[in-house]
Amino acid sequence: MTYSTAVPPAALAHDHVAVARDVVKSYGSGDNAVTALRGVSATFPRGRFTAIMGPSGSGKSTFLHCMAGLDAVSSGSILIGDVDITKLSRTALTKLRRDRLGFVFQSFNLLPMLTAEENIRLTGRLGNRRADRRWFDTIVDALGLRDRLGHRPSEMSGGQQQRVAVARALLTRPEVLFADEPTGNLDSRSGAEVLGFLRTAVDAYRQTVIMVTHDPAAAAHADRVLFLADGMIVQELHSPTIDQVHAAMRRMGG
Ligand SMILES: Nc1ncnc2c1ncn2[C@@H]1O[C@H](COP(=O)(O)OP(=O)(O)OP(=O)(O)O)[C@@H](O)[C@H]1O
Repeated sequence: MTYSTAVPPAALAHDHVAVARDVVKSYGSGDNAVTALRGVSATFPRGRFTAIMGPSGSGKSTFLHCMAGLDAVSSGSILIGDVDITKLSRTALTKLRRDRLGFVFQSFNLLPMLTAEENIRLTGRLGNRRADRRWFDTIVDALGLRDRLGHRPSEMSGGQQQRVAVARALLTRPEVLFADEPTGNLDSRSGAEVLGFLRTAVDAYRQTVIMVTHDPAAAAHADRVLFLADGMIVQELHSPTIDQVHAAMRRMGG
């Protein structure tokens, strides 16, 4: 059985901050071709937290990377707001990613020579925009980073480093925050802290979050979970519990 979330005919920029339409992604060609996504359609409402789950190799990271403009689709379209990013030049796509999207990865990707504060401000500076001091303070305090601002990554725990990465991603108030296994390198307590903050960002600041995870407990922080299997969305859960996510994963052999 294939499943796809209903995609409205128009972009619906007011309701959906991101839309995937019939996204196909193949790697390689000829006998070596691998089709990672086989016609994925999904809508991502503004101010909601969506988790993407599925067995290993089901296409989760490929889907996230295509949605975030980090990887090109083979066919189909991806809207961020009302812009079809599959039609943008490389330069325009880089600018859109910098100005409108935020990223958090499993490996924290902080610059080792810079302090936490310098790492957080990096995106704003690269974008040549003056980050709003009050927003910076709000994020730093909400993430409990105030007394870590002068520390370098090597002087911080993994959880603290990931909180710095989340702060950096949120500083430009991105339309969508993409998170690829953000708790994959963290112990469960630090992971829960990061997830709790992502949840707060959604509830308090109307942040839109799209997160790939293997962890049912992480997915249960989301408003809904999309399940991929063999490059297709096969199920969707709303207000998921950990048990429901476990059960869905068991059914698809993940
Ligand atoms: N750069 C690439 N070149 C060739 N094949 C790739 C590439 N990236 C991914 N694939 C293939 O595409 C399919 C989907 O991979 P993807 O990494 O998106 O899955 P995933 O669900 O994120 O897996 P995992 O949970 O193991 O990280 C797999 O068959 C994978 O081998």
